[in-house]
Amino acid sequence: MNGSYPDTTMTQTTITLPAPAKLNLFLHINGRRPDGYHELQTLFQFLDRCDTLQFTVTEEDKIEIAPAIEGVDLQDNLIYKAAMLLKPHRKVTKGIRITLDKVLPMGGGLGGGSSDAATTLVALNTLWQCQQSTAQLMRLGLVLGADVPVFVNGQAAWAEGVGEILTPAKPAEPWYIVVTPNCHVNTGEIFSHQRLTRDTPKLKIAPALEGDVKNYRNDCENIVSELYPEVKQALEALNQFGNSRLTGTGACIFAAFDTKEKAESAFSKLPKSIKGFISKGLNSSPLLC
Ligand SMILES: C[C@@](CO)(OP(=O)(O)O)[C@H](O)COP(=O)(O)OP(=O)(O)OC[C@H]1O[C@@H](n2ccc(N)nc2=O)[C@H](O)[C@@H]1O
Ligand SMILES: Nc1ncnc2c1ncn2[C@@H]1O[C@H](COP(=O)(O)OP(=O)(O)O)[C@@H](O)[C@H]1O
Repeated sequence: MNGSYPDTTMTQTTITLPAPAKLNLFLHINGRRPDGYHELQTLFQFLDRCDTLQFTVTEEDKIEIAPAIEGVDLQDNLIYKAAMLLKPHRKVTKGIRITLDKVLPMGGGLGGGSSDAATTLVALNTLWQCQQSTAQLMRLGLVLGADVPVFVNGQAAWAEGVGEILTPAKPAEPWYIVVTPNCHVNTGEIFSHQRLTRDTPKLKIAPALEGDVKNYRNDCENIVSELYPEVKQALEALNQFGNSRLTGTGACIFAAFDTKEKAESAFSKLPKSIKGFISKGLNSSPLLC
């Protein structure tokens, strides 16, 4: 099937699905709402780097997740939260066993937790026969985090509001070096920082979709590199080879290259202390097949 979720039959009891990373190709903060959340404009694109989740329907009415994520209680695991959100919509009284192969760094601005949650919503919608539309799953997902709807929808998107008003976009699909500094950035800490730039004028959609993303920036970058020296160092190192930028609230940074070979060549010249990976930008999520 092209452009839709995997076709699973009623008799199928196990499915394995990817949960891709995302990049914010730019991130502008336009203001703060009375509830404290920030109005932003951003361009989301997926990467071919993914966590993998295997879902097996069980007779026992229980949600099991293995392995546990270090430092995250089961009740706080976004996979568990997604399953609990969908449970009232089940048409079958079955449980689920979920096996997680975690590849994406946590708190890195790559949206791994949100993506795991979105993949869980999509998988359980089928396996538990919840009959929710994509729009309904996106609305449910927003309760879990501002980034979940874009992962459920599976298309690169220009996002506004708090990140939930989505317009499909087709930016170029280059190869990226993604550097993964060894630190977790707390999204709430960055958004509540006194000196965060919150007054970037709103862009009209058209220039942002058609223009070169190099013309735009990430408004969190200065504060994050001030608070996290590892991020500053990584930005400086990668800037020698391309225009490096923070994704989301960090800590990961990225730079785009025309070809895989150019990305690999630049990556090999980075100091050995700089860790990361090379990945392809995708406008269609690997969750869609
Ligand atoms: C800003 C982005 C861009 O992708 O950063 P990353 O998390 O990916 O780095 C995301 O939208 C983040 O989404 P997510 O990580 O799901 O954040 P949430 O759980 O919804 O919010 C965490 C906290 O960040 C603040 N927050 C988040 C989003 C937003 N538009 N305004 C905010 O002020 C709020 O204080 C909130 O309590
Ligand atoms: N399944 C999950 N995978 C990753 N993080 C999770 C998960 N469930 C809960 N979390 C929590 O969500 C936080 C943000 O995770 P993540 O989405 O990876 O980062 P970011 O929002 O910076 O892209 C983590 O630091 C962790 O405490």
